[in-house]
Amino acid sequence: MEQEQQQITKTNDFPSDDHDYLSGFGNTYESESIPGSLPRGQNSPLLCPYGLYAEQISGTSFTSPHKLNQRSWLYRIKPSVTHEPFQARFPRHDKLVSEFDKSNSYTTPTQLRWKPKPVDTVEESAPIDFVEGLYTVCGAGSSFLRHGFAIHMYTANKSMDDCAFCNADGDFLIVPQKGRLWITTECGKLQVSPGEIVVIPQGFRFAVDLPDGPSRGYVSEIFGTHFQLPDLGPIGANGLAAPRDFLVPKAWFEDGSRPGYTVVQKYGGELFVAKQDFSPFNVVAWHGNYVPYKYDLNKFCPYNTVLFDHSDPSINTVLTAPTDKPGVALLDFVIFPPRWLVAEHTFRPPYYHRNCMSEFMGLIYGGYEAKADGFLPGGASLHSCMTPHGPDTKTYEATIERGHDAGPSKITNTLAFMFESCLIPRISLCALKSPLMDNDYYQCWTGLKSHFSGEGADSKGNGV
Ligand SMILES: O=C(O)Cc1cc(O)ccc1O
Ligand SMILES: [Fe+2]
Repeated sequence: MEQEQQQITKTNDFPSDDHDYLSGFGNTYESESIPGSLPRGQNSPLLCPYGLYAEQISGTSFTSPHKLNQRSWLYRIKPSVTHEPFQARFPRHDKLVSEFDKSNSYTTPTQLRWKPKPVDTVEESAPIDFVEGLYTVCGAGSSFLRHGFAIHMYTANKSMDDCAFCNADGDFLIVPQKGRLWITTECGKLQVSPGEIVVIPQGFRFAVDLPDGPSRGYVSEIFGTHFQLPDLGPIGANGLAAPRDFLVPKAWFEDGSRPGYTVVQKYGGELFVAKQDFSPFNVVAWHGNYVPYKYDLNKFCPYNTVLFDHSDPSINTVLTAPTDKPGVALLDFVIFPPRWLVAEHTFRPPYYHRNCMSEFMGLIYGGYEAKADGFLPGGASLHSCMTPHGPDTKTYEATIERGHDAGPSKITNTLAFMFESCLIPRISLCALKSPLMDNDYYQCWTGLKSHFSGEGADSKGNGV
């Protein structure tokens, strides 16, 4: 059997052009790195082309309705099961949570904000890779009960060597903020730059290389469901994130012996390791609709106010992970992209509000329209269920100063985002005790003055 042997060493063969990927959202895709390696007419032939093993990965129960069902068939050199038993990883990674309760996390309605974690200086004694550098900030629910979410952040300065990561708990939506990610998956390779996002569904094995060195970013993890495009309602058939802009890797594999290769499996928030003597990236061909994918946020087509008032942020939803209740998200991924502001006689920044949903925010670059200071790229904020928040004093005053009928203005050089959930997050110990916690955050609002004049009311406050 003839087979093109691929180089095992790390090379820059990470796709740099959109055409190097398959495109579309929720399609049934197929890809073969050797012509004829994908079985035709059936999934599980007695003998697969080139002597490959057939293996299915299910992202939904076998019996999920057709429109929700997700699974892929991978044709690989050796099946994933060919490994030594899983062992608890030592030393323990004690900064990951997948079942939020009083033993591992805390609750507070206070507005929270974190400064960015420095990444340029190696602050840890040893270099750390993506898995080591991942830490949970907040979340709710349980990976075991298949309902909930976790928000993590990462800082890392080293590529993953001879190891792959597999998250058995949920899907990762990764938002790199600093440094590109070269991600090898079982379906192929993805290059993800800041300004792009990548979704790695539950169970896929992947390895992260850091071609730019020190890197930082955000991760949301959802348990028990998958991301989908939001319904567009009256917007119509087009707008926001277009399905054709989602990019899926093409099949890529490595063959040969890899003694001492490790698969690190996150299972119930704990890490387990299993040794094997070959690379898990040995899938020569695959087909299915359960796949990793990436999306460039610059391709998002925003819709917004064209006459007056400030739209709710849901207008900028890129992806949503639903609950069983219509319109109630386990996790919405929303962005605040560059756009024209044209509203007349309107307070244009975000309004003051209290939300029954909880809002975690991050900033990829630039400044955020509601905060003149303190919310920095790589930093984060959390405004939980019914916690009041809104523009800081400087933003409010500058907006009023600018006047009512400011002409069109463009918000440029900015990319903020929000993970919004109907579940009420608990805060991890490491996030709550972090030296990066901005303890003065509340002061950004304390300067807001009363502008009330009282004219037009009687002494009891009744309108006259
Ligand atoms: O709180 C935030 O900054 C996010 C947000 C932005 C907006 O434009 C409207 C509501 C909202 O929660
Ligand atoms: Fe908000």
